[in-house]
Amino acid sequence: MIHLQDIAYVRSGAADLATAVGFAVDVVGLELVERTGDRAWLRADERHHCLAFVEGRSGVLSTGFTVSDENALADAERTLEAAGVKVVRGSAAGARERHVRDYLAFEDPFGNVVELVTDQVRLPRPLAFGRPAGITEFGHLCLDAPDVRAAYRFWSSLFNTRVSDWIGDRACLLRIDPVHHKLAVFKGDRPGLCHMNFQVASLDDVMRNWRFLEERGVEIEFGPGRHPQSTAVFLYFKGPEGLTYEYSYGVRRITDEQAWRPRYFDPDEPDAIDMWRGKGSISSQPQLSTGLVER
Ligand SMILES: CC(C)c1ccc(C(=O)O)c(O)c1O
Ligand SMILES: [Fe+2]
Repeated sequence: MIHLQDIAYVRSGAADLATAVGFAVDVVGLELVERTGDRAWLRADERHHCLAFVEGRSGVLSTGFTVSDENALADAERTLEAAGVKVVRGSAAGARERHVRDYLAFEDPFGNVVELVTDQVRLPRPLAFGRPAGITEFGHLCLDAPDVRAAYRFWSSLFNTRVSDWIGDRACLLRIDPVHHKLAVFKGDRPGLCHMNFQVASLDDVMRNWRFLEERGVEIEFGPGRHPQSTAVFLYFKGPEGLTYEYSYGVRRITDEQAWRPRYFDPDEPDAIDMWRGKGSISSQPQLSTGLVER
């Protein structure tokens, strides 16, 4: 069993790096940690970065999760290979670039590129947010898969993820710690990143951010609304490079592991995804097919 400790980052291709970075800082409110000619790293919390842009084609390159140490990484490699999953070990240069000690990469059954990392660098200095959006942390990431039940089987048989709730066969919300979900899988035609989530400090932050985005003509995809699963108040909006961001406030924590029973919500019910019965659709950023070649 591979024990995921936490989510680490999203790596995204950016055809227009300056615009992608400008939006992430000035609109989303992230801190720009480092910028080179063709790359940028942004953070929302103590993690060195939760979002990296690499100049090139638009699309998600990979998502990263932390494991505890080199033994856990070696175990993960063996477990994945025994399950018939091809694994590529990261190079020293790739690890430096990711600001981790070591890593490996693999594809889930649908072609989502996932990286397991050890020792993601922490930056203890105070955050210098791009704007006061109220961000407290990188909350979760959501992958696309054409078969959500098969994705669940993959994530729950090889990894320590536990399902918190289902939205029919359309979405599965998985936890790796008491937070209701850190990984979600959403039904989509092809692999990709459905969205990345940032927790904000208050309901007021969600609503102020909504006004801020509307005034600037940012495309709101869904919300403000309230998810019945995590009970969080949410807002999804579209950024450059096809990347969907979500702000949310008030995510449920599951503190009694033994007592929790996953619930099943019918996606055709009007309040299955939004208790306030809003309508919206979340569009994804397609997975760039790299053949597990480092970028
Ligand atoms: C619609 C998506 C997959 C979704 C559903 C529920 C929650 C939540 O309960 O917080 C999310 O964050 C989602 O992104
Ligand atoms: Fe979400």
